[in-house]
Amino acid sequence: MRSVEVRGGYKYFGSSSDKKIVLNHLDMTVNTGTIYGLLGASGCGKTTLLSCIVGVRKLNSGKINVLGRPPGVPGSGIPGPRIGYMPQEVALVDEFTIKETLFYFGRIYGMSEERIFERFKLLHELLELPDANRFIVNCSGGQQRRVSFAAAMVHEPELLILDEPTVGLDPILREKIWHFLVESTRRSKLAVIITTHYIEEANQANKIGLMRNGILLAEDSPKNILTQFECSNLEEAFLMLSQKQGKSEEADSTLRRIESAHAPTEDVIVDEKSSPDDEFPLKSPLKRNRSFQESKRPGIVGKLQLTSKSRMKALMTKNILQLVRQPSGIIFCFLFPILQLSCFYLAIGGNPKNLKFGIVNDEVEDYRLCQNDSLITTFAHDYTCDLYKISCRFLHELTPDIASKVYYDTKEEAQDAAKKGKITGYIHFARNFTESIAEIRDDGRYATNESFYTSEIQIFMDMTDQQISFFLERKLRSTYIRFSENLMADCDFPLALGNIPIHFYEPIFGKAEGEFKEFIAPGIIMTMIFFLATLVTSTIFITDKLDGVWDRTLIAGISVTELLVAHVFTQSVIMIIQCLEVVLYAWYVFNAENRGDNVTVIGLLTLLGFAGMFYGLLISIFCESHTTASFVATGSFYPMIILCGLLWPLEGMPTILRYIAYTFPFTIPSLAVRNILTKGWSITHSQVANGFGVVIVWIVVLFILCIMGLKMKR
Ligand SMILES: Nc1ncnc2c1ncn2[C@@H]1O[C@H](COP(=O)(O)OP(=O)(O)OP(=O)(O)O)[C@@H](O)[C@H]1O
Repeated sequence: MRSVEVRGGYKYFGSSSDKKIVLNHLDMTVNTGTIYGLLGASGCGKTTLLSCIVGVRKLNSGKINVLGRPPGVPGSGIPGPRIGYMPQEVALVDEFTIKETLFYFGRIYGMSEERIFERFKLLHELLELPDANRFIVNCSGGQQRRVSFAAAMVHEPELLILDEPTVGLDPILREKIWHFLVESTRRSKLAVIITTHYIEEANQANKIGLMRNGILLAEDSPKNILTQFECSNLEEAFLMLSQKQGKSEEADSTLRRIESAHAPTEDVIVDEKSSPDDEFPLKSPLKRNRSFQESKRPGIVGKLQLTSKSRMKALMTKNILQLVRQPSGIIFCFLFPILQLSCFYLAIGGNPKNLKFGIVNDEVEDYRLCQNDSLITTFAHDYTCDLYKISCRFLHELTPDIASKVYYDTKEEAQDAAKKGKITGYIHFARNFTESIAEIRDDGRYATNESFYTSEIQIFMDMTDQQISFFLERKLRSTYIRFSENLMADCDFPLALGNIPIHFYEPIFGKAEGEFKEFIAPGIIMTMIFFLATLVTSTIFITDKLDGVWDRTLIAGISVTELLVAHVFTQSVIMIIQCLEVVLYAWYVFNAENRGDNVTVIGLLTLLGFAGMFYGLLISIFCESHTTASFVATGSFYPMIILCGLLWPLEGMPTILRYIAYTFPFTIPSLAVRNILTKGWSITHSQVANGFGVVIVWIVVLFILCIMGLKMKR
């Protein structure tokens, strides 16, 4: 009986115009109850062949039959519990203990907890594994490989595929593993495919396949190969065969000739079409082959199982342990938002302090004269309300909380200091400032231009820092209003006489002194939630992909949909906690006002987190490393922040750019949250509903792109 059959296996990487052929019409037969040693130099295509056998890659043409059916046929158990796969890299979760590792795979394979424990004890002893509670990350390379081997064996598969299992193990343990494999295949129907660089250890295999440049040069028992080539050892035989095939370049040209002679015909092309609900091809020339012995294991054959409690338990446990056992994960997910929010509320929106403003007062000989109480508080007035050195009254109103005063004798000195950055600007009072004001007041109709000029409070400012100059401008105006009202009061004039006839009454929404913090807070919180979810998701998935855990989990029978669902569950819990924490923290600690409904705010933030999560997944599908992922995430972060209306009103942007910005995931939603918080609008208001609409559209689009990306990448 045959466990694995490959016929005309043809596989290339790259585009059809620029192919790198890795398997070139390869034939291979692995019998049930035997060990098959797959030997070949590095890069000859062994791992690619194995990945096609386990169903994670598809041949471009040719056919594969594993345990009676093509891998990937729904319900075939491949990928899944019928095979055990130990990849070349360790492919284990660092945050698991040894015991948890075996329980993780056992649960995925649908084993009962008792059975997993029994197998764990047996394999623990057989493979001389270290303490069950030792973390994988703390195991040596050799120990990790043994755990990896145990994980492939835990469920007693029908086919065991081992990609260089003995690398890094001492000779005694290597011998022990081979002995175990020989015994297991002798006593059961277990078939083993093993690749190794230690050619001589393959002597114990029932059959060996010598592979070079994507084809099998020979496939026979070690004894027959030695006899046929009249060699004393396999290494020599392999060398002879390789020389016979020719140098690598020659082999390549030979292969190309073989390739054209074997142009793929329709009956051997593996159907690439797959169901939208499943990651593996539905149609296949071998679809009707039912020779596979129905297994007793649940959810393998005959019945298509979407998921199970134990598989979900395995995945969720993995996700949670990966997060909580990494202090950086906890800090990033839960402390980082608090830290960021604290920085934001403490740093943004406060009045600038310790500013220095220059004073050039030509009305007085010595600036100290202005400190004379009689010039500030008492006002010698009579019926005509005579004014005297009133610049001192203005300077008295200019309190140190606005800016500390630095006195200069001349305008030139003050200008020079401002240019050197010592002061933010200066005020100049002309020598006859008070007299000019009195002249305009008493005889305005006949006042000269010169009088108007010298009656000004002249202000010269460094406008390079807009926030500081806005602040000073606002404060100087309010200082003037106080100054003028006091003056009018002392003269028994109506207070409003000194003011310009424009008055801002109680605002409809917001506060008279509009707080920048309240304007920007929704955008900051939303970008934070979105990008945290993006980074956490892309980091988890890319780490799993790089460590080989992603592929190994898929080979164990988990579908991408299950991986996604488990991640969505875990991430949802994290996001709801994050959103609650952010909203409550802002509310209780910083008294952030919410005139609307908290549930609506948290709902919108959580949905945005979902969008961020799918964005992170999309990044992880297309980026092969953390570096490229962070380039993409950071690269998209800045345009979104700049264009979302957080830094500058959308109304100030060119029309086309504004419409582009409206499509971004947090432009309209930020407006919606701002309107909930400051105006108390509910979801029934169209603007808030639009915010929800935009986020939902983003979630759907990103989800579809992720599914398409996952299918493309197979
Ligand atoms: N995803 C890929 N894209 C492009 N080329 C690939 C990809 N995966 C593998 N290859 C190439 O295919 C060839 C066969 O690789 P494979 O990993 O199957 O070799 P191998 O025989 O297992 O090597 P080793 O013993 O060193 O693991 C190599 O030249 C490799 O660079």
